[in-house]
Amino acid sequence: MSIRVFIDGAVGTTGLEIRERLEGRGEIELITLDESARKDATMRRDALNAADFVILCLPDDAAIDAVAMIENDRTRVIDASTAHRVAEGWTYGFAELEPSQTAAIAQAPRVSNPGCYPTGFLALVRPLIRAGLIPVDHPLSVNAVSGYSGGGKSMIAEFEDVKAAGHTDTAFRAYGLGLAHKHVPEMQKHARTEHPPIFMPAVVRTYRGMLVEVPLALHALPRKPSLATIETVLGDAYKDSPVVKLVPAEDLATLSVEADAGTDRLTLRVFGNAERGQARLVATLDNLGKGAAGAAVQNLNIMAGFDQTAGLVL
Ligand SMILES: NC(=O)C1=CN([C@@H]2O[C@H](COP(=O)(O)OP(=O)(O)OC[C@H]3O[C@@H](n4cnc5c(N)ncnc54)[C@H](OP(=O)(O)O)[C@@H]3O)[C@@H](O)[C@H]2O)C=CC1
Ligand SMILES: CC(=O)N[C@@H](CCC(=O)OP(=O)(O)O)C(=O)O
Repeated sequence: MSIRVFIDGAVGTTGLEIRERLEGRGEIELITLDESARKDATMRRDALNAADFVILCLPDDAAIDAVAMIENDRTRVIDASTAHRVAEGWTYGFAELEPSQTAAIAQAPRVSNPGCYPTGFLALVRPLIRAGLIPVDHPLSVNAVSGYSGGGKSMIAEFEDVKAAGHTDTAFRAYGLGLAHKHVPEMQKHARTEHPPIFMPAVVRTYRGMLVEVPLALHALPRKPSLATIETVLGDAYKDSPVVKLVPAEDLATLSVEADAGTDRLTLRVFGNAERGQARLVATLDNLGKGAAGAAVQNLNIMAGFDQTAGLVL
């Protein structure tokens, strides 16, 4: 059985990556609009309604408009933007997040693709919260660095084009300093915590890749879990996943932001100091892989009933 897929925003940073992963798959027929038509409302409306599956790779406002243009009950949507990640009526497209999530995605008419940073954060903390090791009212914090493609075409230009508005030579730029980053509501909702985490993002001078970490004072948690317990719970949560892996942290003295760049993997490690009762949970992924395009393709596979890893780089 073949499905018709329209990527709205197909020449943007995320759209191009999704196209690369779908091209050449016999079970998928891509609906494409040429350069003169790709922003034409009538042509987009026709394409949106002709498709079985639409993947929105647009700014938030344009994604909301695109959903409103769909006038039939058949077209199913995966939205890569931030617009619908905490919205009613949308299924959160993080297959590994809960035991029932893959089944929910498989049936869903509207799926919101997770944000890149929440993907790392949620993968690290949600199983520990579910197991009762981190209480729902615990004050969590999350540090993260991203490659600059995380900011799409305009940030790529800032880092690469000396003539671009806002051009920068910096190697590392902290941001989100007002603690109101757009990903925080999504992190809180899907971690199911009472308080938003303190989120400290930064962008670095590498094109793609992401390192997200959550520090935990284990001695301050009510059940005082050991590092080994944390590792066991995370390992169990993802033991059957072809995409999310817990790997041993021992003997690794350094870890780079590019560790999973160019792949659709999400790798978790539990570093720490057992004597001090301190843990440093670290997730590496590609902001354009499991952080965007890889997750969208995985969701499409699940929704269409294909092997969930088809087209992924693992
Ligand atoms: N980059 C990343 O790592 C991630 C991005 N995302 C999300 O994915 C979405 C796309 O991001 P990204 O690919 O980085 O952004 P880009 O800016 O690289 O691409 C966005 C694309 O959408 C096109 N576009 C804008 N408005 C319209 C419109 N009204 N109709 C049709 N096309 C339009 C743009 O056209 P033009 O080329 O003319 O500007 C551009 O090609 C965003 O919501 C982003 O937040 C999610 C996870 C990770
Ligand atoms: C480096 C950088 O600027 N990153 C972006 C997030 C990228 C991303 O993936 O955001 P969405 O998933 O919500 O689209 C930012 O912090 O706004």
